[in-house]
Amino acid sequence: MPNLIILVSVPIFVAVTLQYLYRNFTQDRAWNHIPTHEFEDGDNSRDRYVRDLKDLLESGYRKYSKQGLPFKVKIPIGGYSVRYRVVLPKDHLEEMKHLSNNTFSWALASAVIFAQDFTGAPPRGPWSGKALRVGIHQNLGDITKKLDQQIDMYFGTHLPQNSSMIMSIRFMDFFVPAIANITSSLLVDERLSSNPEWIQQTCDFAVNRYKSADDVRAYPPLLAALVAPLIPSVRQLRKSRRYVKEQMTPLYEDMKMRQNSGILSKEKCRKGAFGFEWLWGGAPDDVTLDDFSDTMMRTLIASIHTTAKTISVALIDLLSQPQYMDELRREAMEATEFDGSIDIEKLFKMDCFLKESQRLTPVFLLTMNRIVTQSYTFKVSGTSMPVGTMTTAATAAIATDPDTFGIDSNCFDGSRFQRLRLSNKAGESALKMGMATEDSLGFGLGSQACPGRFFAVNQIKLMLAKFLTRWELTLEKNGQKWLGGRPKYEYYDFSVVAPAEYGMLLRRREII
Ligand code: HEM
Repeated sequence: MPNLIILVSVPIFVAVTLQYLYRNFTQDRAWNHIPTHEFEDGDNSRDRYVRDLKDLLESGYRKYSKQGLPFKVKIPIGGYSVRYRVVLPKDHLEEMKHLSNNTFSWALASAVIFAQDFTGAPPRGPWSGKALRVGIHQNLGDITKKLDQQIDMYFGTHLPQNSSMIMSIRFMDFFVPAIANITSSLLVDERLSSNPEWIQQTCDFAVNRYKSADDVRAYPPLLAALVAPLIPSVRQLRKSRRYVKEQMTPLYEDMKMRQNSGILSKEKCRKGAFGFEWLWGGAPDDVTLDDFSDTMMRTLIASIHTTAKTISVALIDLLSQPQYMDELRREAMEATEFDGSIDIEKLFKMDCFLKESQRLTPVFLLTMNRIVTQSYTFKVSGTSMPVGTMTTAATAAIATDPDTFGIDSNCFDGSRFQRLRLSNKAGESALKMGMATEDSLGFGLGSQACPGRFFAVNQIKLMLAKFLTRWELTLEKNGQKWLGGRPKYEYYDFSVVAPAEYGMLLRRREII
């Protein structure tokens, strides 16, 4: 019997290995016309790539993209089913930004990046982005008011309320549950948003989507399919997906019943008070429960860590550079109404500060990830993209281009966007935090840009304004006062590492 097993498994192993080597060989040839960019000192190890991708992309951008040429970088970390990322110059992004999922597929890119076929994470569907974008756009005023109230409630019960109390928080430990709570209260109904288990699950699956993808990608794709069901983070993610489906069932059935009996119109849903209504308003008539609950899970996953990292970095940027504190605090106080709510339109300087913070430390070094599903030749350069190419935009490198931002483009200047906006009245709205332009790709660009970006930006501004007006804040690292200036943020592959060791000490201010 053991001999039989060996007799069968050895040829299979050899055939699979040969097929793998052949695929790599042909793949390499298909992309020969696109130059490969590597670390110039010859150290192109996995570790180097994981740690220094930011520098690699910046040097590649300056060497190739500035000449209008795409370049490719190898993905030496395990388990990616594609071997290269092809980084497109700005004019190529402009050309592809509205091309459909049928040519440059964001759904497929997401499946590859998050190893979805193995982890069982919910897929990125075709209708959800537009449904969410329309819902947020139509209801932004009400959303902002509700965010303001929910933040007050959360801060009122989780932060010190009199000046004799001081409290130390770690940013990610505080913001992940806070944002899960506040975001849930706008996206799902009261029954779910007030359920502690829902909140706990929401925080967990947001972390687990990233962790399970990392865990699975430790294996080559062929092996990953076998190993995935045994990996704890994958099992947990699949369990969470079933949990979300169970919890979304009553909402789904109620909406379906009301739609079928003619009481509920799509139009009314789009103007509803909750995210699940906006999603329903943009969903196809025959949307399934699985699709609907996956969409909600994906929306929550997309919103929590991105927002938590962005506000954590902004607070570190601010508290480590106290020269900006007085003017931002003064502005936030002037924007505070008698009832404690914040007039977000008055937070011009804060907007500019956040824009600079995101410019230098975007959550993702690369955005606009797509997989080419029909071969495409760029009109702008004549460069062809074979089927299977993973294209992307060098978000961080573009944002530090000296030709756009000046010789100090790599330095933090909290007033940079104030000057840019004041000196360019006609184009100033394109420079606001949340606006997606080819120089500001932190939220992507074009029809697939983040649909939740104004929700995120308003939530961050409201939280910051309340922190500044109500508490004295001292930056800490590992629980000790931090006086080391603005730290260098780390990236893992293309994502910013959550600055988990940083936090702040809060003491309630006497006078508001
Ligand atoms: C500062 C916080 C955030 C950042 C930096 C961010 C960034 C991004 C980026 C770069 C994309 C991909 C765009 C592309 O494909 O080119 C994206 C997609 C998306 N974002 Fe955001 N986002 C944030 C907050 C939010 C929030 C608060 C929501 C929901 C309320 C949200 C919902 C989504 C959804 C649904 C997608 C589509 C992809 C998917 O389904 O996974 N995002 N976001």
